[in-house]
Amino acid sequence: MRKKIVAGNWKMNKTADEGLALVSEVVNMVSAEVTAPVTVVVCPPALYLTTFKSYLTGDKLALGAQNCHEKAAGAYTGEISAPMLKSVGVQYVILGHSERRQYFGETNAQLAEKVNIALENGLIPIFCCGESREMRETGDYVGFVKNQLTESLFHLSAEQMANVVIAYEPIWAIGTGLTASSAQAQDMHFALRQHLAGQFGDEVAQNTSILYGGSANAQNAQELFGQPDVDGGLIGGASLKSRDFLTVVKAA
Ligand SMILES: O=C[C@H](O)COP(=O)(O)O
Repeated sequence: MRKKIVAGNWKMNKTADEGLALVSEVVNMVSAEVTAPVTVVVCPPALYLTTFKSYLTGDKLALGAQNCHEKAAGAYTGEISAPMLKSVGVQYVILGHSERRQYFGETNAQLAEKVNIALENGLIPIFCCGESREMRETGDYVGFVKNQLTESLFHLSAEQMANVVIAYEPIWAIGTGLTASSAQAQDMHFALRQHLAGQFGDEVAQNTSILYGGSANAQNAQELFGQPDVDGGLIGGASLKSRDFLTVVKAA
């Protein structure tokens, strides 16, 4: 059975004190109140990864980074590599978030390299994909998102793909309060799973966790996560409040 995962992407939020308070609350609440088999991944700003590692222990709680460089080491001022993340106990890494594609010009080809280096270093990529509002309204948005997978993931072996998590995040729903309906999410997740099956076979496709992201919150998570091909969420805003995040986690 594929894994249920709820990952909190804090983005560029929380000072050190605020972050420690939040991660402590999340750990305490998840440990005390979550009995279902769901993995909770906390993805704080990179600065806090080392400190947070000691909080995120046990099989329910994991540590994730928000990005990594495509090279293992070198003269890349300000960047952080996959081996560095691995060396401080990071387990997951978000790759290809639309904000990185938009503000830092990340391309599908570059993301293919990031996926490679993450996998080589034993990190689980949470590979983000999703269409803009314009694409949804006027274009072949399903084809566009499938192509993001094709160009960044289809060079992998089935064995490698078995260690990748996908996050479908329609850009028009991120931070806007406009959530995809559960039917819209299910349709895209189903299409992506079929696409994976065509390349990697049914077994890999059926075992790949496909998360939904985009204004998922305490109110709508249950309906979204109730869809057969939605295996949890990549949560932004609602991951910054422990009680809201817990409600989302429980919905998975
Ligand atoms: O990585 C998380 C997504 O960008 C969703 O963000 P949001 O929940 O604030 O819309």
